[in-house]
Amino acid sequence: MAKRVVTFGEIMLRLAPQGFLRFSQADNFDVVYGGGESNVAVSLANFGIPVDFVTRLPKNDIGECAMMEMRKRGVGVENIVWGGDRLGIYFLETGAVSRGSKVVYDRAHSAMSEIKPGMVDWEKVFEGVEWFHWTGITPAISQSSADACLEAVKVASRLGVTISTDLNYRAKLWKYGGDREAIMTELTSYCDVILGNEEDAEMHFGIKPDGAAVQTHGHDVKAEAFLSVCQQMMKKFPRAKKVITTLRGSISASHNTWAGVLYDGKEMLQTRQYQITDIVDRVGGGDSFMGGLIYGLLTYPNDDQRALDFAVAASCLKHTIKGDANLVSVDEVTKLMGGDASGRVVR
Ligand SMILES: O=C(O)C(=O)C[C@H](O)[C@H](O)CO
Repeated sequence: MAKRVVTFGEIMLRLAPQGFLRFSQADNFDVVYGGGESNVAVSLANFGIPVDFVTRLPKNDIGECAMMEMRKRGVGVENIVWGGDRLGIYFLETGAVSRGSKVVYDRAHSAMSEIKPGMVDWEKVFEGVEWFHWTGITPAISQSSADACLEAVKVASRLGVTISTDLNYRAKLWKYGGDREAIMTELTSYCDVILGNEEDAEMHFGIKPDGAAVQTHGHDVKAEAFLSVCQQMMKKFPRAKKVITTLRGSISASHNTWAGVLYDGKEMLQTRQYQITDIVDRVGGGDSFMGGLIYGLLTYPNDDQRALDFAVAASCLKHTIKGDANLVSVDEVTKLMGGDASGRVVR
């Protein structure tokens, strides 16, 4: 039977001034839908993995549009719960050259931020499901959505579902006064697979690279520094079997280096480093990595290196695509992994 995945979080309307206009110059916005966990669901659907997205949407035309966007991408929407007043919005100003992008959230009192434990029938949702994915964004939006997320991981854990998280620290969220470290520690303790970078580890758990581990040994310094973060994470979260990060070097708004590392408690796997120039849209880069990683770990269960290589290549392609979600196929990712980055016309 095909391996089924569930992701849980908030999908938002994304409103962005056209091209590289500043907010103050815009007299109209490009409209797409996005959110960390819905982006992962779309990636997986494109890779042919059966996937459901669970969220709470307002029963109005805009909520319906968000649902239809997921349905159009082949994501299951049957377990979405309906209620509340509004769909969250985020405004995105796309940076250029040395000017970074900016996000302004407008999501207070969204339907998803008012979700509560008991609103989703998690026993039913997890029937026949192999993998559950949540991110650090969901517990950041309200205490009740943090509680709903905890309810979900507890049921998933009891039913033997593999659980992953992207720690996704968002400095502009966590406004409701919840104890971030306590909440994230409890939720992450249920996870088998943890994706996060050094900022996530420090901001959520106070974990910093250990100076002694920052030896180069001929490797990339960032990867070495991350090893000590992984070791501390695994000590704190004994259930975790893999800790992963992307190694992103932001050279300018349109030029990144991009690679990934995966630590399994014994070995640190590393990918090649890609140069991504002429970035079309970098939002959702981490989500596309996560989608590729879940696909890879499900498809190549005995080959973590291949899973990691797939994740990095998938997220490189995301940077060429406008919008939050990674609209690429397994064939396209495999072609890039095989070294074909020519961008030639296929006729
Ligand atoms: O920042 C958030 O909360 C979002 O979910 C918006 C984007 O989709 C997300 O940041 C991409 O990872």
